[in-house]
Amino acid sequence: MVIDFYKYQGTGNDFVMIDNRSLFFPKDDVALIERLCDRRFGIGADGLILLENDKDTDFRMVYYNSDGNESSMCGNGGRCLVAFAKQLNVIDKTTTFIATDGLHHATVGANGLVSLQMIDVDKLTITPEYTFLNTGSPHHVQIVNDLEHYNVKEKGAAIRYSELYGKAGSNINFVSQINEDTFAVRTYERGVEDETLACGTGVTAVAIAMNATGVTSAKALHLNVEGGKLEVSFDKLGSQYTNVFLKGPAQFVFKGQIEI
Ligand SMILES: N[C@@H](CCC[C@H](N)C(=O)O)C(=O)O
Repeated sequence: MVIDFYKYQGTGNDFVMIDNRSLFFPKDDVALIERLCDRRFGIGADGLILLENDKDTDFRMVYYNSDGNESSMCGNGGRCLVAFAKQLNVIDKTTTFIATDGLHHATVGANGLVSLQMIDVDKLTITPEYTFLNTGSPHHVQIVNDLEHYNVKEKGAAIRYSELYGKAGSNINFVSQINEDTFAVRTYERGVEDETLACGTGVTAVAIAMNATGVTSAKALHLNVEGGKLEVSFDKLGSQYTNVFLKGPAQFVFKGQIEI
């Protein structure tokens, strides 16, 4: 069978997008999804996303990591899927869609930037060395020295596979402060098992963790990632973070057909 696919990227976090409103895609074929995401034997991507119909919202997001397994929320993937839904004329400039972690509202700006509302956060584990929180996906956040030369793959894998996170694992974010409201972030992603150029749920976790631990009092933060720049803003009420928004570019790269 030959299928149509679309390739998108958001700050270098890249995805294969498939319009699965007719439910033709073999969703349980882990090896197929892994092959489609393979950068040598397939199209190449950090993940694959299906756009499906949903009876209560504009569409449903189904997300797979590049290892072929369905996973939790992907912030950059969600932003790219909104741009894809607009390209398919499923939506115009605003949308509400459903993902594994619940409802998401999003807006496509005139500049092409996509702003995506993320889940509220009220549970953080704060230790002297790191902060752990779930922003739709699990994230370990740790400030390090010399981020530029940090071995993210090696150090990230060591924490991801440590006793701390057990079988489920976690995504691992290494952070360095640039000024009061700007941070540089490099992320090791679970399910890709490598550093990616950006992670949306990751920078969201970093922004909240930096505020919660008093590193910054800013509620609108700039996050510089390897593939570009993202913004995260939120309201804080006691220990609860609400109206959490992740904003940044979401760009169509190319489309094509592939035999599966
Ligand atoms: N790149 C993503 C995160 C994708 C999910 C993650 N790899 C996991 O399995 O937890 C993002 O932009 O949020």
